Amino acid sequence: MAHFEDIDQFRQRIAEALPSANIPTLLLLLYQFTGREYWLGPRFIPAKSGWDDNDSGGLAIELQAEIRDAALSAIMAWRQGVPIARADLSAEELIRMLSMSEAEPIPPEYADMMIHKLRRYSGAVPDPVCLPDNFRILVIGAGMSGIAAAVRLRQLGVSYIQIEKQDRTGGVWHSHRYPGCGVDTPGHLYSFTFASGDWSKFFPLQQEIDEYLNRVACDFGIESSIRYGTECLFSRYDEESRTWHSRLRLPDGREETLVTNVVISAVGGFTTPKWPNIPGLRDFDGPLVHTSNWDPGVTLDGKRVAVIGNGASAMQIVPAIADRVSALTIFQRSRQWAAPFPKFLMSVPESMQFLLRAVPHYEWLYRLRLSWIFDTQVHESLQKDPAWPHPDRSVNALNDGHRETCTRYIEEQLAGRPELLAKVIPPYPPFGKRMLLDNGWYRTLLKPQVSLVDSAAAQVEGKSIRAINGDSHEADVLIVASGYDITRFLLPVQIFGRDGVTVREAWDDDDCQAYLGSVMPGFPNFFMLYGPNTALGHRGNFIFTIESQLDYVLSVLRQMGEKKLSEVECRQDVYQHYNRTIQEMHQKMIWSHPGMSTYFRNARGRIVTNSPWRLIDYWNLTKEADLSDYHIMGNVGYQSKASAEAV
Ligand SMILES: Cc1cc2nc3c(=O)[nH]c(=O)nc-3n(C[C@H](O)[C@H](O)[C@H](O)COP(=O)(O)OP(=O)(O)OC[C@H]3O[C@@H](n4cnc5c(N)ncnc54)[C@H](O)[C@@H]3O)c2cc1C
Repeated sequence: MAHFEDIDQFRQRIAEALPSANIPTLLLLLYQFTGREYWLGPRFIPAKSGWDDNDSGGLAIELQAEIRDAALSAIMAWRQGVPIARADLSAEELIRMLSMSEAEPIPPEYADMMIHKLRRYSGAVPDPVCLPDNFRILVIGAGMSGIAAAVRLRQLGVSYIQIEKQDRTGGVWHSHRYPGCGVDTPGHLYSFTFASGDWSKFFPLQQEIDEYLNRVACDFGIESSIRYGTECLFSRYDEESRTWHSRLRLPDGREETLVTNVVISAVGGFTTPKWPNIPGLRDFDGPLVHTSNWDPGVTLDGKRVAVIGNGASAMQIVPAIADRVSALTIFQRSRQWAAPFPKFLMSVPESMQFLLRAVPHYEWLYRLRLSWIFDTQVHESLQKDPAWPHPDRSVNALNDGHRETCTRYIEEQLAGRPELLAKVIPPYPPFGKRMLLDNGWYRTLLKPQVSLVDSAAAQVEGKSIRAINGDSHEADVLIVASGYDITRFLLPVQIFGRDGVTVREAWDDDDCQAYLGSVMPGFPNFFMLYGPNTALGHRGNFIFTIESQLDYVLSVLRQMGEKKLSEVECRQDVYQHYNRTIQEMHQKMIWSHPGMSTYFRNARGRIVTNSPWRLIDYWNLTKEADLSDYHIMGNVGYQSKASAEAV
């Protein structure tokens, strides 16, 4: 009897969820659960996805109702033990399914990647890595990258030591506390393939992500061994013993040298704030706060607040505080594109959270769609078309279409305010800078207490901020939302490679390069997560990059174990060829289009942050390391025992 009650309850909760479920995902689920081709037939082909996840699929109401009814029956049958008709989806099926769901042909080359991700999602762990007992690895950092690294190493039985200078996991999601702080990648994509996030919002906010990361660290058994409050001051490679000697500052201020065979840097890229060079800024007569180091004690209610910057963090903070302050002035140096995504501020209904949890197949298929829409679909519109006649406004016909859609959207949002519209539409092509999502930004600009100064701040005197165009505004609180120094990779730690050369010297300060964003010559047995040219500048999802890089690092370690190697060092010619190739690719892409200043380039104009690859390319390049890309050395170092010595 109790069993039937359970089933009834389950049916009711699923029935409650289905009206807000994503119709194209339900069609995929119906095919998988029933095996009926009918659900992939022409009748149900949705309208092509635009910017968002296309919940209704653009299908007629009656068709949507038919799909929901059938989905309820199929899910209930599954819940009551009917086997899934297509439990192991073949490559051909996956391509056919996604092509139908996206109403566009998906290239067959994506199939392997999808199968790989599906397996991971279903709990598969990478092949074992067998290293000698005394082989040690240091992981620096316990943000998203460090957590993923530790989880994988632990699953594979590899010994490692993880340090973190903060007092908790989470990295930027623990340290960043400004109002409105959150993701601009959908949460159901911005979670590890091996650990779903039970998100309460489609675009979760900082605290929820911080909690998710801590939960993952606890659930996967890596949290208790993290050495918190421990900072790596520098790491030096000892060529004789083929080991890294890392100088650590401990929580009590003492220092210690830790010797390991390998160092994996997971120090992140969004840690060092970039302060604008504005005379008088530091002498502002009132609270002055950078978004990266938010002061929760700062009072905003009823105050006149000025914000310097209109990038990703300004776009989050401005709508979050606008109704609390008496006046809000934004100084914008350059304009930003922000695309619509109606779910940005929406909560995930409780019933939908239940569906995602209770029917993991639905969650995975939804994620698969998001990945295509958010990561892959955009890549084509980033390629410069040399024959395109309007390079002043876009780089190709598709990109021009994005410009039209975004412009129309902004015009609708700012209807009746032509003076504001004139300040807002960017002259450069969409995606020329990282595309932001509209989280209420445009509607906030309409509020009477909000002013947008279409000019950079030039001078601060007392409480007054003067812009280059001569506009001057008084403020009680000044918020600096000018971003981070992200072109200088590995800033938080000093790394000395062969002959005592530091990475800063090897890169001549900010000319950062790496092979696959992960390794470099002169720095054997040293791996970077989120290194140069790995960021997905279009929209993209950081987790994809990190998990791909980890597959690569694990593959190197696996081969080190198999071949009994004590040292692997990326070859100079491989490194140079790779970096030449990606810069050539960038020259054909929107990032090198004139007329935009972006944080993608270093001081000499080289694009150092962004990846030019499609996800499938990067996945193919990183899924298995080719040791012929390396100078390798035999097993001498295996005798050098990893040790920690306190001084
Ligand atoms: C506000 C904000 C929003 C973002 N939104 C998105 C998004 O929507 N989508 C997306 O894909 N990406 C986003 N990002 C990018 C984001 O940085 C990554 O998604 C990710 O969280 C970075 O993880 P990480 O572990 O590499 O780095 P971090 O989170 O920076 O973690 C690095 C850790 O290393 C520690 N550390 C550093 N140096 C040392 C040292 N010397 N010794 C010991 N410990 C050290 C730090 O304390 C930190 O905990 C966002 C970033 C920010 C700041």
